[in-house]
Amino acid sequence: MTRDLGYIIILAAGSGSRFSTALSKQFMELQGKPIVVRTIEKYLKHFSANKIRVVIAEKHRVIWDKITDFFPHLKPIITAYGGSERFYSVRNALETISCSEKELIGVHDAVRPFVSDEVIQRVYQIAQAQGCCVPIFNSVNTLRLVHSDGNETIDRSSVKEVQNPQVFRNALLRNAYMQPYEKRFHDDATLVENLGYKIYTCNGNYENIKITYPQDLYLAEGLMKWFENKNNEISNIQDYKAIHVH
Ligand SMILES: C[C@](O)(CO)[C@H](O)COP(=O)(O)O
Repeated sequence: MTRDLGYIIILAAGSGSRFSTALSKQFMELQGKPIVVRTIEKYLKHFSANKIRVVIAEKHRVIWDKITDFFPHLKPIITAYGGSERFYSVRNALETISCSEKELIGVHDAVRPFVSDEVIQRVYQIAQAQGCCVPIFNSVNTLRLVHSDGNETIDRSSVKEVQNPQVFRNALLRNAYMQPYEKRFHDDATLVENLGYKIYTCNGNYENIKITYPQDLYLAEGLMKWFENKNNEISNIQDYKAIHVH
């Protein structure tokens, strides 16, 4: 494992109003493993367990305890309880972290299990230099701005989709979360920007989707297969080289 890049808060307290299943989407399985576990395991490659916080809903305590019985390597991870909005969940998690002002803290939705190792490293590296960083990705769709009296096409190259992790210096993130809650605060960058700070960005990865609707589970299963094939291709090339290239 590489040295800790900082801290990471993984938000797994959502009730999934857009998913409409009895079991919240972050606990549903992807090839036999809960989505939240897959997301945490991405971070365990870069962080020790004591630098990871997982925010769960209080009513999901039993589910979480069952998960950690099944995956004991997650037991050392400290949990915080979620609030009524994402904003309050992050705030609660920040209360469980005590570190220097300059230390980096990232925030990641549990339902984004496909973030790449490169993106995690890149975002933390840029945040180390600039104070914050957020991964973004080009839209593949043409975009239209809708207003009260009509709508118009906008230049899609100037509009980006925002992904996770969103990483900030501890002091900056804490200041941002001292602000009173506003409904338009959908992510951490919006809060930091509201304080007047510039948000630094870098390229995210296309597969880093947010599993939001039931159909996304099928997309996620497909992506798992895509990764398997990709890895098989790489090991086939390595086997080929080992045999044929001298
Ligand atoms: C943080 C986020 O994933 C960036 O795209 C997004 O804003 C989260 O939105 P949600 O409505 O809380 O799922």
